Amino acid sequence: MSDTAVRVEGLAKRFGDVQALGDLSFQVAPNEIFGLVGPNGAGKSTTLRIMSTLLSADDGEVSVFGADVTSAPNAVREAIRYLPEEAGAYENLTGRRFLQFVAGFYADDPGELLERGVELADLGERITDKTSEYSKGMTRRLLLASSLMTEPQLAILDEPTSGLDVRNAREVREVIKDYPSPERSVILSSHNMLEVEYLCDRVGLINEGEIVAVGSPTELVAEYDVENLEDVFMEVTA
Ligand SMILES: Nc1ncnc2c1ncn2[C@@H]1O[C@H](COP(=O)(O)OP(=O)(O)OP(=O)(O)O)[C@@H](O)[C@H]1O
Repeated sequence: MSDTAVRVEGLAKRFGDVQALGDLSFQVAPNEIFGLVGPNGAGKSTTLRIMSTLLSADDGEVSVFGADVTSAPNAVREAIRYLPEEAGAYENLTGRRFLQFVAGFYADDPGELLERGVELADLGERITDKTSEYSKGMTRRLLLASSLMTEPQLAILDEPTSGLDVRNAREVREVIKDYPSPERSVILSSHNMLEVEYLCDRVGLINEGEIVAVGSPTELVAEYDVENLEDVFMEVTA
């Protein structure tokens, strides 16, 4: 078992004229929820997509539980589940069939995974409705359940509560909060500083493609001698 869940070292990525990431480094420990926080366009999704093997880096190294994204992408894919910022479910399937469909990729007998997914989604009787009839929040909960039911070593969640109402966001946060274990970690991005303070053991503040501050919310607030994480954000992205 690797003692580092994620290691990002000197990561760089350019899209045409835009240097999205430049020399970005941080680490995530097992049993940790790590938050990537930063302004629009700072490079959060680009980092998460490289970590998910969906995008290649121009330079630098990323490994997930010891597996390198470039030389061992299949090992990384086995270790992770990635919930993109804008994701949808197959609209002609019911929520339950969708979970069964995903579970089928991960187990010969997907029954146990499916029941775990149904429990995590917590959609009650609506789980048997077609996903085309779901609200945005219901779809998000279904997708989060489909990501976590297979118990990946690393759950990569891009803005997991984006667009959710207060109750749904709160319930999704509880599911995420319960997820880490000595063999499991979470990395997420969020624009909600209260959420990040509540959920994350450590936070990396990213600005213009570089990590500009890293630490626990308490450490960062003390280091910058401010009231809360939002103040830290304002200081380091000024
Ligand atoms: N496929 C792409 N083609 C061109 N430019 C891209 C592409 N993906 C990202 N970028 C650019 O890279 C930079 C970082 O984008 P990224 O989506 O990683 O930011 P972000 O921190 O996730 O932003 P947000 O908070 O708005 O979701 C931005 O300038 C963006 O326009």
